[in-house]
Amino acid sequence: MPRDTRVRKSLGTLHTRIKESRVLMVGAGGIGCELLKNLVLTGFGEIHIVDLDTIDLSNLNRQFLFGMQHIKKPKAIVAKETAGKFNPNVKLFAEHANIKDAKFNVKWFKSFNLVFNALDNLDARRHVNRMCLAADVPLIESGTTGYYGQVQVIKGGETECYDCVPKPVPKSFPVCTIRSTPSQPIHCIVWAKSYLFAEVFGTSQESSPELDPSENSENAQEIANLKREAEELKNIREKISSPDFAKCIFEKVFTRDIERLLSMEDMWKTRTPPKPMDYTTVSSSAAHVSGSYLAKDDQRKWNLAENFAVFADSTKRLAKRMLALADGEVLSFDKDDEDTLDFVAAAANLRSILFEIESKSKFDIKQMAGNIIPAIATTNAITAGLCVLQAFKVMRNDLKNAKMVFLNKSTERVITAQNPAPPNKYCEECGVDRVAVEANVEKATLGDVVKKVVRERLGYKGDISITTKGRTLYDSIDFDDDVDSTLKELGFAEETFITVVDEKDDDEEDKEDQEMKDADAQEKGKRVNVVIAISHNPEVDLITTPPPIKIRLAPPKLVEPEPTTSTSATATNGNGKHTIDLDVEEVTEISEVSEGPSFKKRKIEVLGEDKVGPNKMSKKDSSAEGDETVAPLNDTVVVLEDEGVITID
Ligand SMILES: Nc1ncnc2c1ncn2[C@@H]1O[C@H](COP(=O)(O)OP(=O)(O)OP(=O)(O)O)[C@@H](O)[C@H]1O
Ligand SMILES: [Zn+2]
Repeated sequence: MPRDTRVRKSLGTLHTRIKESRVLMVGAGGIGCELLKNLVLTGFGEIHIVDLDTIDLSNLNRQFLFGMQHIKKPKAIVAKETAGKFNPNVKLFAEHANIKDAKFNVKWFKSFNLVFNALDNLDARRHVNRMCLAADVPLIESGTTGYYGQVQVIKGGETECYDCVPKPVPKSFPVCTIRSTPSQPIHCIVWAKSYLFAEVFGTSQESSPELDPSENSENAQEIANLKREAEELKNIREKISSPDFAKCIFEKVFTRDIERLLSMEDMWKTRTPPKPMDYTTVSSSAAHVSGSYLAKDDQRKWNLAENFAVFADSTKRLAKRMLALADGEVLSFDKDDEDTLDFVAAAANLRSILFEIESKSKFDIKQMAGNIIPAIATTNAITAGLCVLQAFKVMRNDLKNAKMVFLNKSTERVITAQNPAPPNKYCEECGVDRVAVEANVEKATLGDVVKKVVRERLGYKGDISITTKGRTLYDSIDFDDDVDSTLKELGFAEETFITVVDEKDDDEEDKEDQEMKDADAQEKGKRVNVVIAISHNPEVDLITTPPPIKIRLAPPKLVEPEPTTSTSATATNGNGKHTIDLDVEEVTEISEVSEGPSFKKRKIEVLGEDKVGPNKMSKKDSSAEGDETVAPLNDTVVVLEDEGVITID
């Protein structure tokens, strides 16, 4: 019996289409390994894998295509080798590279029937979203965080894109909470990592995204004091080679700074005042405790003497490393760097003890300081399965039945789904029109682009501006300095995107516009932005012209941002390692995730759960809105046939 008999029986004619398809999977990590296995076993004909990373020991608990022998080897290559053995009929290609590399251009993206994102950071996700929109290729975006997962089908012009809903900004804490009035373990952990560690061993905390230094009349005085304290700490750093280095730090931050805080009596009227520590007392209580031995005992909460011993020992280890560094080099906190983690864990706990806040085990502090939500293999596996079920709908051209699927932590209904939302008219990525041209960037000038493409071909007559990556290249009103520069001189590479902005003020219909109205129906209002993809082609004389397009009119100016159906506070630093203080029970949506996507603020209902966040809908309401509150497989009839073959209709 051929190996694909069962899949063929299950998928019917879709099987042939899948066999002939060429798909791309970006990211071969937690979701990627599961997804690749599914794609290979389903029989997708040609699968390209791109991943920039190498395999780490910590990946092995869930990235099952990799073993101990693969550590330090490229993920994409090993994933291809391992998964290739599952089905010899599938052609696999792997690239150990960043998906943002210029070689992965729009033309290359266009060569795929479908793209899967299995990434862990906002930046790469946004990039792939942009490229798929430009290439007009459907994208299946996915991600997980802990028990939560999400799969989103994206098709330019038909569904919301990844950027249609703004992503949450990183969570930050007011500097005074961290430095003067902590009340939770996370406040002490952020203090130890972003303030104490950074001042003593790293780069000053002023740039830390976790601290919000905004001043107001109440905290201005305190902020000035805090700046002075930080300055003193910098001076202590000078004593790094002294045997008393740990003592100097200790007496400064756990004795003198606390005494100063206590002297601000108003601060403690409604709060429990902290208790300054005495170095001699604490150090003698720790005389027989081995800090280096204890540091391995990471599951248990250490007592005062134990925390002190780890603090003193890790300070010694870090000081030694600092002294070995070249001039100007500093250390940075890394959850996987034991010395930095020991220092942060012990210092955070010492501070917690003096503020009478619960202390935490080193293991817990590692999760919190590293902003980690543990990745769960089964969540990845389920999410990867959902990706493939949605891919079937895309491959069948049945987008209207595609679903946005959510995996929740619920004992009643683990999987919920809803129809994909339509594109957001104001989205800067998909609310634009697009054209592509080829240019010889060494010869064509910006003026050629303006004249030949924008004015003559696209028909812009009024005021316009042209930008690229947030930089203004041209403005017909007041910036035409670069019109004679070649595109190469302006930094254009193999493929560069520029955006033409119609600068017509949509409140004001001036006379000139009125005249143009008659001349050209397209000039009736302000146009949407037009993104022009310019690819370098040395064989082109100057620049090609795109086929004629009718540019859409821009929607009316947005007065107020559309209300979002926000749920609980989440935090992301935009690079995938994020989220502190996540109130999991409250979350119906997730922001940035460990394996996964940047989840969006969206209203969903989990059947049978009382609490689904502030915007809970009744079952009736939700169906009235067209959202489905059913498991995603409800529209997928699963029939168990004889021989155990599953038919998916
Ligand atoms: N720009 C990019 N180009 C290609 N691959 C990328 C890019 N950004 C991220 N990736 C890959 O996406 C994958 C995401 O997988 P995952 O979330 O499991 O992260 P991880 O790094 O394997 O795990 P962890 O960070 O939890 O140790 C990683 O293998 C990572 O290398
Ligand atoms: Zn969009």
